[in-house]
Amino acid sequence: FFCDSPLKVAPKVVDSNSGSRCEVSIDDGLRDVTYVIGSEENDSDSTISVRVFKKSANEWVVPAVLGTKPVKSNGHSAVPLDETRILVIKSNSTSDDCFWFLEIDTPFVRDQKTRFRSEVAVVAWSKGVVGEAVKPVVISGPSGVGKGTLISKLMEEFPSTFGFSVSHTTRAPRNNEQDGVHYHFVERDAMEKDIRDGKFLEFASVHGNLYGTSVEAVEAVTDQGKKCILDIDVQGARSVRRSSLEAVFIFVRPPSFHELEKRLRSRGTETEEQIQKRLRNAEAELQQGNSPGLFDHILVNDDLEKCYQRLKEILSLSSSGSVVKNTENNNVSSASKGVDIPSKHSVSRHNQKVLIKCSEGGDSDSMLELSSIRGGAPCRTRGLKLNKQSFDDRKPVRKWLPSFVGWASVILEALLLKADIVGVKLNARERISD
Ligand SMILES: Nc1ncnc2c1ncn2[C@@H]1O[C@H](COP(=O)(O)OP(=O)(O)OP(=O)(O)O)[C@@H](O)[C@H]1O
Ligand SMILES: Nc1nc2c(ncn2[C@@H]2O[C@H](COP(=O)(O)O)[C@@H](O)[C@H]2O)c(=O)[nH]1
Repeated sequence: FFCDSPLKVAPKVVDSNSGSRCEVSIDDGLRDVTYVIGSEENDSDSTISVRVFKKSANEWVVPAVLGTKPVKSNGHSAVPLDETRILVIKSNSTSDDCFWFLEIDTPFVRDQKTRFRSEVAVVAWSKGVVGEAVKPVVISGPSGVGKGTLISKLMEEFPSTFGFSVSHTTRAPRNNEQDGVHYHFVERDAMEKDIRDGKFLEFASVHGNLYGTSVEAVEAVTDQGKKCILDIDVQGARSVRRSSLEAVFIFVRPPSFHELEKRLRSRGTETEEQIQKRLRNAEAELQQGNSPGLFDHILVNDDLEKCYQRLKEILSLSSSGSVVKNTENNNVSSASKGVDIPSKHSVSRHNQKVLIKCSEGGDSDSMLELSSIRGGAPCRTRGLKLNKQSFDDRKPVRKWLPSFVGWASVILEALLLKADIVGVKLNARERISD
């Protein structure tokens, strides 16, 4: 059981404990609470638990824990980054499952607190990913405008570039639709529970049914290094815009309302009543498509081929299939390399850097750089940079260099102190003579 008081003293080493029973306690000096991250002895849960101890009230609180929770590993350590989140490092876990952020006071957590009674503590997990990600693409527009048709063409031409975010819905499947491919067809109760547990990036009631994008639907595609495409309504696009996920937003318009109605009817998938409902909603959606700051691009789907070419231009795709201008640094492959923290390690934070020191001989130390992190709960926290340094690989000069630098700074500080004292004395003498 280890304790650290980050806001009273500079954050220092918070040790990890080996074995499946591991607890790390983070004491928040400001908020009168201690976060205990890890399992209790008889805890049968497979994920890392979180408990909160309220010091002044001398009581334990079980918080509402949102987001995808990390599965327990053979020990973990934790270090607070600031007043908003705690970095948790799992040892002996797979490389893409090592760094987790427990958010305690981020905008997402504060937003979610309003959904719960005020006295309930709320925390949220966000998985940390080394490397940048490609931005997902949100495609929105009224029902029947041709979003699905455009997306199918894109997926067919560029199968290794794009991945589709499979939404959840409570509507019944159409004849040609497959569960898990077109949608995850679910019961309303189950979907509402998952929404309460913070598993959805966005959700909305559309044409009388519940539709939603789970965090995993988007992040699993992004983890593969693919651009994730979301086909969602305008309410959903608005929610994603407000979320921590950075995306490109495209709104598709029909050439006319008459043409929209024609397409919806010719598709032949809805009853007359449903068509009328979709057309009524289309009027509102077409107006909202012009909302300032919501969509980055507007596409008119008149001639399908022309519209598709324009979509490819927006996404910087050449006709040969390669990305013409890839402004995003896609280091996804590096995310899965070189992370293997042993159970015996310690972590310490220095500004935006976290030093992970491995006590076992032969294990390399790592420096985790957090200055470029982005995203956060309910999504992944991306942009982590990891540098590994093996002690064994060091050249002899680099072994004694740190101690030399250490001694040099001690001597320098002593000299400065002396100079300071002399300066004070001189100052005093000057003032006396004045
Ligand atoms: N440019 C176009 N010209 C003529 N027909 C089109 C065009 N684009 C799509 N369509 C047709 O319009 C119908 C509706 O298209 P689609 O299913 O792709 O719409 P959608 O926007 O995905 O609808 P929903 O939001 O209800 O899923 C389909 O039958 C499709 O073949
Ligand atoms: N907000 C969300 N809207 C979604 C999602 N998945 C689909 N949709 C939108 O619903 C309508 C109707 O779709 P249909 O398949 O029943 O024709 C359409 O506009 C989709 O864009 C979602 O996850 N969230």
